[in-house]
Amino acid sequence: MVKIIDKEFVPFITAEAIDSRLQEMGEMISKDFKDDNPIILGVLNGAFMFLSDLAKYIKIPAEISFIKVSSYQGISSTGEVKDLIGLDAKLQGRKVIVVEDIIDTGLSMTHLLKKLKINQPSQISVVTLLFKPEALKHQLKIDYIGFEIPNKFVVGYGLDYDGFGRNLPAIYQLK
Ligand SMILES: O=P(O)(O)OC[C@H]1O[C@H](OP(=O)(O)OP(=O)(O)O)[C@H](O)[C@@H]1O
Ligand SMILES: Nc1nc2[nH]cnc2c(=O)[nH]1
Repeated sequence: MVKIIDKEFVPFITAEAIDSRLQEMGEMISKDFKDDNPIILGVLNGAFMFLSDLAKYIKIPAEISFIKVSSYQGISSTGEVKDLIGLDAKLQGRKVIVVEDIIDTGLSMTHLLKKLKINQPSQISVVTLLFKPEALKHQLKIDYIGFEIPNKFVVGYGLDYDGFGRNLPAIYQLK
């Protein structure tokens, strides 16, 4: 068990299980994009650890860039997405792979996809480590999912509770 601020979390997905799933996802992405030079776009802050580990299993030439949005406060969504760092890569005519740590209500990804499409990429694919199907409120096509999980708040491996817990090497669920 780990305590972060005032809440207790129990082990949920081990570092070993994450690593072996990332290897599979990296192989799938490398195969699907073998003739392309995609731009991999990580969504900060949460995706920093997932993207850095996943990227090592992607064996094709790819650019890596980041964008930053935020919508969560404590353990729930504010219902509003804030753009905190914008896009520096040129997406026009390029294949873009958006990498998220989690898709919960789908609000952040829906907001992001709308923004990215303005830049006229030739294709956008969505990768997420975690997906909560029961929480989804915005219809989305997700191309690669690491783990489908129940609708419970999780931390670790990039995911935070009020800024803390991101450096845990495994994923924990609210007790
Ligand atoms: O599907 P949704 O309900 O929109 O939730 C998913 C979003 O929530 C988290 O970000 P958060 O706002 O916590 O910012 P962070 O990545 O900086 O932790 C996560 O990284 C996603 O971007
Ligand atoms: N840390 C964390 N951030 C989220 N953002 C959306 N859902 C979650 C969650 O379960 N945990």
